[in-house]
Amino acid sequence: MTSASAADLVRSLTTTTPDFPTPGILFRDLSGVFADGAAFRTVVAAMAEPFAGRFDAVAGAEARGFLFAAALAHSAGTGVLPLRKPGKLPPPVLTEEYDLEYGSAELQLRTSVASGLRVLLVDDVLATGGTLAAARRLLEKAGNVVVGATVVIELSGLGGRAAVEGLEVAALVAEG
Ligand SMILES: O=P(O)(O)OC[C@H]1O[C@H](OP(=O)(O)OP(=O)(O)O)[C@H](O)[C@@H]1O
Ligand SMILES: Nc1ncnc2[nH]cnc12
Repeated sequence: MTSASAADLVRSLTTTTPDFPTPGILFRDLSGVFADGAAFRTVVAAMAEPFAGRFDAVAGAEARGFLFAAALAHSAGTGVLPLRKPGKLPPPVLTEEYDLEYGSAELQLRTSVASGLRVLLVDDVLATGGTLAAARRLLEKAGNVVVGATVVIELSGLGGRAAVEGLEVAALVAEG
């Protein structure tokens, strides 16, 4: 018997909830992936695989991105750069504003810890691409090279790849 692929595990362990957090949004929740140790390990390994040997730091956006970014960094033996919502990091920080499917937000990076690195961006969901684009801007402003982005689910219909044009993006599952 062959073991389930990362994509199969994501499809079977992810829930889709209509009209959350606002009307018209089909919300994907990956709590089932996080809760299943074997599935979590398989998914994180599959996220890292396309970029193996090409990054020396991982960055994740608060909050869901932290879970995948920290796990991926730990298994790859790299550090992890937290991109935080405003007011959480002491100065000096860089700040980027962005829009997403259900509102607008800001991310901040502590500049003193990240410079001259080859950084892989990690997140659970790619929707409009606003989050990844802001993350890319932050890391590049701080003097890093962003080598790519790896996500679990891409909502292809929302055109997120266009927001990070020129960046290599890997997704385990693409949905309309
Ligand atoms: O491609 P985009 O349109 O930017 O959307 C994707 C982002 O939206 C979610 O985060 P959210 O801002 O909801 O925060 P959370 O992780 O704290 O739930 C998700 O974890 C991604 O980071
Ligand atoms: N539809 C969606 N489900 C889960 N996370 C999201 N982030 C942005 N859009 C999302």
